[in-house]
Amino acid sequence: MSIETTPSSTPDPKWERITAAYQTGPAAAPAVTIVKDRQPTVAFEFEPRPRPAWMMSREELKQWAVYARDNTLDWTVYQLTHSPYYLGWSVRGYRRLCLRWWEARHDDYRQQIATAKLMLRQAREMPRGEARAAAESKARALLEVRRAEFKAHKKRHWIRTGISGLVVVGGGTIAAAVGGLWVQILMAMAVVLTGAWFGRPEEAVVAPVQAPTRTSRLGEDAMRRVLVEAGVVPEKRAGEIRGVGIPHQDGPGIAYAVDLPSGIPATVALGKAESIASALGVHQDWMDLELDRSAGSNASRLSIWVSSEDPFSVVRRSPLVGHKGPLDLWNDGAPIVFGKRGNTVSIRVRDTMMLVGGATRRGKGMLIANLNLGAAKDVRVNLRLFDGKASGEHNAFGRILATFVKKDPERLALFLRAVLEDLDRRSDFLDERGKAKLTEDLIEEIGGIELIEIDELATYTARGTSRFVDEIVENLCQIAAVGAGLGVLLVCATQVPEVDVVRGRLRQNLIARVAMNTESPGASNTIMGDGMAGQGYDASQIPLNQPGRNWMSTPDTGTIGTRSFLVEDDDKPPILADAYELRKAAGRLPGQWRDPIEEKLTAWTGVSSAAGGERGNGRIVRVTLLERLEIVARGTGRDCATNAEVFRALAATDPAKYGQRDGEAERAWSSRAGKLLKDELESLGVDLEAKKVTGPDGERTLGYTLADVLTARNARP
Ligand SMILES: Nc1ncnc2c1ncn2[C@@H]1O[C@H](COP(=O)(O)OP(=O)(O)OP(=O)(O)O)[C@@H](O)[C@H]1O
Repeated sequence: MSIETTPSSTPDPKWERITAAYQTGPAAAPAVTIVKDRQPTVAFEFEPRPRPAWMMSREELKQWAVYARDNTLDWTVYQLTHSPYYLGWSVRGYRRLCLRWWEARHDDYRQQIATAKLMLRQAREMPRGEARAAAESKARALLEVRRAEFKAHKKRHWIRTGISGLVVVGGGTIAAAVGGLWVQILMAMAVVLTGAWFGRPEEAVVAPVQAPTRTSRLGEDAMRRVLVEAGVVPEKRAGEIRGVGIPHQDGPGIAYAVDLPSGIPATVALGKAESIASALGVHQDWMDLELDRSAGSNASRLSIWVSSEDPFSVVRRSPLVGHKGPLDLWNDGAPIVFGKRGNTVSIRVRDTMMLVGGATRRGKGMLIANLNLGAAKDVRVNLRLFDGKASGEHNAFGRILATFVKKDPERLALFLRAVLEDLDRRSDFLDERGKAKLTEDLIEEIGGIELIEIDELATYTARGTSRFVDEIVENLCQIAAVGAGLGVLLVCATQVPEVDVVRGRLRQNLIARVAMNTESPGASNTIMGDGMAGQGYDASQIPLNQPGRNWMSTPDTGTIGTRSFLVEDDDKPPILADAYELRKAAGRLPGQWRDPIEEKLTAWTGVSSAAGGERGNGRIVRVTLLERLEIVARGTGRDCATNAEVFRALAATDPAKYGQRDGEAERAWSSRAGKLLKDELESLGVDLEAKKVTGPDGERTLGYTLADVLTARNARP
């Protein structure tokens, strides 16, 4: 296609005529127009616009007005007939407001004062000396500060209460006195409604109706067939099976209940779960059979739940993501896993000792992270973590951990020694109060609940890994045996579920078990207990593509299939920041309270492992022999230490070498330890001689002065 254009040099008479008028002015040329003859305007005819669907006709409008009037009347009658409820709510509302006022008055000052008092009591229990005086005066000062703060807070609270009370009562009285009857009625209604608003029920008053479902494969007829095929009910009695209620949606599956014929208990069906699953055409994991324990139930009522897909194929986020505020792990537990029906299963930190096992990368760390996030939010829990893998996965928790140590069997051995000593203190504490075991009201006074976690037990308990193995195993067994009643709990995780790592005596006392996927049914049994794989609880059958899925057995839940919640690395910081603030406000961060266990560790080793040590990552820097001598000499408060004091300190850190042996007399031990110390100093090339120093009772005896120790330290390259 081509377009013809007029060459620019060719004159165009029409254009020339138009431009001539502008070149010479309007007077020089006649007026021109490009439209020759103006056409008359065409008048378009529109179709009448249809009325939009939202616009009501007169009739509809009238009908709507009638409905609105009737509905308003119904609503008013309903509200009037229910006003006794609202009065009840109102009373409850004002009671709640009073309680809130009372709580705001105390805030958490009472707890802080209790902690300061505890510090004072603990300081008084220390041996006499400067350290005790310092600790006592620090605790007393803290107590006074807390009391003064509480007093000031109460004063502020009273002032606020007074001002708001004056405004409300004064304003109300003036309005009631000046206004007429209507004002008084409106005010009375406002008073009742305000109370009713704060006293409204917390849960839906009416339970949601069970929604029937058309996709249900369950029903009375289906259940008759299934129970006969599975051999639970003889064919001739199938007609006696009765459905209870209707099949309804419950989480990702459908639930139904049936009454078995008389004389056949529901437990018979529980024993034939596999055959029932097969008759229903689903995997056993997709089905849940239970004895119906609801009100009005009986021993023959079987509750059945079936899903049309694997309920653990979904990944669920932890409910702690986005959660604000404290948790109560003693009563409610920490939400760490979900069950088949998508229900949250919480683990109470009360008297549970737990063993978590499974092959590598199967989700043990994730389960522990869930537990730790929950525990972080209960300020009464002292979380102590020994990470045998020495990975960075627990670093985010560092600043709230009362103890955090990576891959250090010697420190774990010392730590367990300190815990055993603390168990004695705890049991004396309960003895004095005539209690057999720890109760909730005594948690704060006793110093909190100890939650000790050992992630990768094999690092510490497998034979030949360190010279501390036997001691660690023995002490773990003792803690597992007696700790629960004293508020000292153990959680041990292992990739190697072998008897060599989890000794029988230890396993017996770790009563809660969680088995992630294992390599063999034998390994599964090492965690869950002998014969459990044969009963269907075989962790080696857990699909590999479902990390975090496990068999869990606790006294609260029985043995159930669960999967841990997912917490991504980015989810942790906000939860931990919230936990940090909660602990800070309650004075329960590492360093804010007197921790008898860390205190002992620091005295024995010279370094603290609270909040992961100096670097906060669980790598605890070791202290040399001279540094240890310096710590002992400073610790006496006399700038020197007697031989007996030095040997005792060394025996605490290295009992195998410096400890007093069974049957060894004091004098023999002292001379052996003295020789060992001399040899060790010589082998290090340190020039340090024992000389006469002042003992704790003012006597002159052999020992080391702080000045000599410092000179020897400084002389070293
Ligand atoms: N409940 C879960 N939902 C989804 N993914 C999970 C779940 N649990 C664990 N995972 C994923 O599985 C992988 C392994 O998890 P984790 O590190 O907890 O295993 P582990 O058993 O502690 O491993 P290791 O023994 O090597 O320490 C991670 O990538 C994690 O994201």
